[in-house]
Amino acid sequence: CKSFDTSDFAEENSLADARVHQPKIPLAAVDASTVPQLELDPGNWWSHGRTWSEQRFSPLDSINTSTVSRLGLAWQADLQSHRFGIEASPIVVNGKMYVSSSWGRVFAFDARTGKKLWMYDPKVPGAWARQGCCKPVNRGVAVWKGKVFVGAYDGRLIAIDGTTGKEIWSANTTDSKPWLTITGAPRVVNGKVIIGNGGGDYGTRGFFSAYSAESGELLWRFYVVPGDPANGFEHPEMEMAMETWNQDRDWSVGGGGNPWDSFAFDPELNLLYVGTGNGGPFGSWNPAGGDGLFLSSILAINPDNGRLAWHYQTTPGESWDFTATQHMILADLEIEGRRRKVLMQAPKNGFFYVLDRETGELISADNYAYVNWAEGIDMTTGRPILTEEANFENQARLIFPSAYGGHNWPPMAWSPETRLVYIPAREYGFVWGSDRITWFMTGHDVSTLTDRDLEGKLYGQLLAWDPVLQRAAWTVKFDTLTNGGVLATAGDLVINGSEDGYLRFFNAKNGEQLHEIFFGTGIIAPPISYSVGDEQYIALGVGWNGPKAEPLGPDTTSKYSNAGRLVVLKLDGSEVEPADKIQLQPFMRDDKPQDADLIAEGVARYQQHCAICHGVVGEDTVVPDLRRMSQGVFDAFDLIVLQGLMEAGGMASFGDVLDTEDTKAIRAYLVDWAQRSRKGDQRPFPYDAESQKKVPKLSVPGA
Ligand SMILES: O=C(O)c1cc(C(=O)O)c2c(n1)C(=O)C(=O)c1cc(C(=O)O)[nH]c1-2
Ligand SMILES: [Ca+2]
Repeated sequence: CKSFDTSDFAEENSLADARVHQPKIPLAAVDASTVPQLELDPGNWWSHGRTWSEQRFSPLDSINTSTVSRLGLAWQADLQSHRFGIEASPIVVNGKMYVSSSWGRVFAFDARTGKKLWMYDPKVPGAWARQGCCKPVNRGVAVWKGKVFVGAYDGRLIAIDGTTGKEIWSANTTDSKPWLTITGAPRVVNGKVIIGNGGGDYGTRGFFSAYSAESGELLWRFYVVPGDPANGFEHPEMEMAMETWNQDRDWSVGGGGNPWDSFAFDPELNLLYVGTGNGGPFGSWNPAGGDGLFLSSILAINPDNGRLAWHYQTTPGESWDFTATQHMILADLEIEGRRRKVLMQAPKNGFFYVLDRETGELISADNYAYVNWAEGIDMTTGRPILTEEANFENQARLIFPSAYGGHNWPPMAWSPETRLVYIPAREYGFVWGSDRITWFMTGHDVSTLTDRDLEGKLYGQLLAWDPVLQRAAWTVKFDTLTNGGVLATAGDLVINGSEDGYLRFFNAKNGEQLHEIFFGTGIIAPPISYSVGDEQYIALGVGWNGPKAEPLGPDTTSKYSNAGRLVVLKLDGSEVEPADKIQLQPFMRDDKPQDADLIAEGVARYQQHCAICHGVVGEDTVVPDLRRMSQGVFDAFDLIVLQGLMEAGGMASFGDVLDTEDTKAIRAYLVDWAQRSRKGDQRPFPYDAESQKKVPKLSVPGA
């Protein structure tokens, strides 16, 4: 690592001294004037990525490469979430922790003892579970002047009293429009709560908004994509964006762009950075009919008035679910002899971008994952150079990276000491196309579509990326496809959980694995670190957001309970007990052969409406595997599916899109699938050409 000069370290060392003696800031005093002290105090993790720069680096070092093997349990707490994953980053200020779980439930704990201080439930109606792609998860809360802010899944932004846990105000950010949901964590910038939404995959129109932290009043809103030009433009940036859209498109369908996860803030430049989402609806070829600003872009916004300072579009004409909502890290790098204030992102599309965060200038871009949709990035235009293989308009294509991304939302981390970015990445392809049952078929039977060999291009990895040299310093390959968010620490540790239920500790310098702890339950959330007194803690949510549409994958999710919980570790703590083992119910025992046409119809209906939660390939799911239905559930199938009998738990009624003919077909398919599974063929549907031909063409759920 020769790419930075040592004066960086001199500065950082004097910072390290300053850190130790910071006065404690209580939650009530968290505001713009105390943020510098909050960030210097290594005991805090006051904002989503610890600081506004979202580096996810803890300056604490008593848990380090030599002591890590002594880690044990400090305390753990139930987060009341079994069906849906835990994705939140806890916030810790002055020895108190605030963390969210599914639907937007919030818990406050004494960070040393684990004593529960309060719990807030936004009581989102269970039927809302149907209104999003990826289940009612929540990535965390934000704090400001004694309040805790959370985005509930149904679109409400809620301010909670940090002392009592009582609601102070609530703002309906989406007017309860269908298919708009909140999964991301808010950020608070200069007294304004910033919140986005998800829904682009269903063809909503994405936007983000700023609310007064004090009163909940809407201060400004920025639409990511234009609406019907007949209705005028809400703000000047929409007029500019319109030039990149086909004006004759169907404006009743929003174009996506939903900013469902990442923000960062530079207080010196007074710029808020926003990562925007893909073009919608999912699976449509170039829904914008042009570059489609501001799809899959990084936006720099003046938070005082919501006006755009600059933008960089990672994926013009976005068609592959290549969101740029992935985590953005702000840091200073020495590049070609100049100290640059940069923003770094590894969006789904497989390229690692280094931008000048003052101006938006593209400094460098190189692929961190295998990519076949673009040859590279043209450094004069900043645009990707598309390949023939990218175009699935008239023909199905196997495209790398997949819609899950070379890297998805689980956040990466930056260590100012090793000068490396640690990315929870994966190698994976996805079949896109208009003439096939595609979107659930990921990784299955792709050999019939293309001769490209998937072998060797399917794995998850932890990638230590040198952003100056734009190349990997080291990589660790996993047997599994999906690993969780990452934490880097001054103890020279990089910490990363995985879907196989292990939390692993690596040497930040070389990737050597130093230690691992087994939780039984799959991990997707990022760990954080904080201290109370002299004791350093590592905290993380465990809870798998299954199912996985993947051919790989451990059987952890089918063997252990998916009990969503917060786990806190410390040196010389007690032994970590894995989650309880569970017993899988047997496959349905009905032996009657089912009608082939009915099965084919059932395949289409199941994949269209059920698979997204109940599983594409069966076995792997933490939402009930329907091949294993009890007779009671089978008999009540129509009551559940068409009338919402189990709505409270998140199984909404589908009575508006399915009828009794459909449920008959779905049941026939499930019975057939259970029969085949019992005989050892677990594949989601018969792969012979005759059976496949019968399956009706699918459309995107909800669209
Ligand atoms: O287009 C969208 O609006 C949107 C929203 C979300 C979300 O809100 O969770 C995800 C995605 N897209 C998406 O593409 C994706 O891969 C994804 C994964 C997850 C998750 O929580 O695991 N959410 C989302
Ligand atoms: Ca998406």
